[in-house]
Amino acid sequence: MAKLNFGGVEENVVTREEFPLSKAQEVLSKETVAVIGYGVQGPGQALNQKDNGINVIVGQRKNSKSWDKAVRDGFVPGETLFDIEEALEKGTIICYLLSDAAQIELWPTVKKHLTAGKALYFSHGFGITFNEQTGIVPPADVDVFLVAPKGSGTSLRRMFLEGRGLNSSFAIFQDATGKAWERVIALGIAVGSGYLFETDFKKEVFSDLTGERGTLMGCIQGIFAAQYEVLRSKGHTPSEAFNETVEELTQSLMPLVAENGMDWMYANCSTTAQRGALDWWKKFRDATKPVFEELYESVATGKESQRSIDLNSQPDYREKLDAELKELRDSEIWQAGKTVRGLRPENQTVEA
Ligand SMILES: NC(=O)C1=CN([C@@H]2O[C@H](COP(=O)(O)OP(=O)(O)OC[C@H]3O[C@@H](n4cnc5c(N)ncnc54)[C@H](O)[C@@H]3O)[C@@H](O)[C@H]2O)C=CC1
Ligand SMILES: CC(=O)[C@](C)(O)C(=O)O
Ligand SMILES: [Mg+2]
Ligand SMILES: [Mg+2]
Repeated sequence: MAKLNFGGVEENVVTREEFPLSKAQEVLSKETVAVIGYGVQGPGQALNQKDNGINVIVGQRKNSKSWDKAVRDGFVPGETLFDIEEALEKGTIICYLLSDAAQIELWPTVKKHLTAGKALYFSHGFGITFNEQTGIVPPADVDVFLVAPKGSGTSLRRMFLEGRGLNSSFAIFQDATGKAWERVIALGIAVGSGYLFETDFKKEVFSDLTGERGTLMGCIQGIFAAQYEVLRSKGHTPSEAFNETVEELTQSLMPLVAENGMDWMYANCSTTAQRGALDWWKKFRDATKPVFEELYESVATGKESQRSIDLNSQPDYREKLDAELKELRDSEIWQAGKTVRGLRPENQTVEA
């Protein structure tokens, strides 16, 4: 592993130079990688592995939309696409990519096919860390590890096609064969990771649940809504409020942050903006930090995982979830956003 300096802290990480694709192909040459589930991560990871020359098969419920998608994506029924049990039987490495809640339901079936020397792969620390809630306890004679891409499976695939890579964490929970390290790193490279950083199952799930409820999704929607509502209540138009809250951030400023950091984005804004942003950021940090503390606590005590499991197990949960997502979609801010997106020159059809 390469020892690199991250802001003054040394960390061991695995880079693609150090562990090239050719090495991953060699390590996995005798394996059959069975990707179980073809939702969001499933397609990204299975297709990237396929394009990277790995012997990958998909296991998915027949007569489902995801089955049809796998066929459209080039997986061949009876050759590289099977129902779940058949794939579990054929696979030497089982990539367990059902939704975290569905993993609980299917676990007895998966366990049955975990014969000595196979490997069980996750993309989340959820099932193992919260095993008192999930009942997922693997047999001792299989390898158990994770590669958790830090982003959507959609981005994992898109970035792969662009010749880029999405960073992932990796962790080994159980090394039964003595080969867990090379197996997990090879998989991490094969699924299209940028660089790989080490974690453990608990840290992965604690940070991931915090991140998605926090700055990545929950918090960002919360602060967008707060600023938008204030601007609207003071008489600003939807167009002005949306541009000043979301569009400018995603189209202009965040790409600058992605490219060269926050200070560089600041440096490319007016001195007036810089003065104000430097004065105000700590106030926002102090206002939200107690919420992040509360959030982390809720994750660490198992409250968040239990809530997710309980709600997901309700028979009408899908419909309720769709209704909540629709409420978000129908809110003024995101309806205004739809119009704004349609007005981006690249989205406009050329008029005669
Ligand atoms: N969505 C993402 O991009 C990310 C997901 N992950 C992790 O990857 C894993 C997979 O997540 P997603 O791809 O989001 O899953 P998903 O919610 O898209 O579901 C995956 C598959 O599960 C199947 N499924 C659902 N219920 C089932 C059942 N009862 N029996 C059989 N099949 C069933 C669906 O048909 C679908 O093909 C999870 O552990 C998740 O935390 C990690 C990083 C990002
Ligand atoms: C995309 C990702 O990594 C998330 C937000 O943690 C998830 O989908 O669970
Ligand atoms: Mg997550
Ligand atoms: Mg995540």
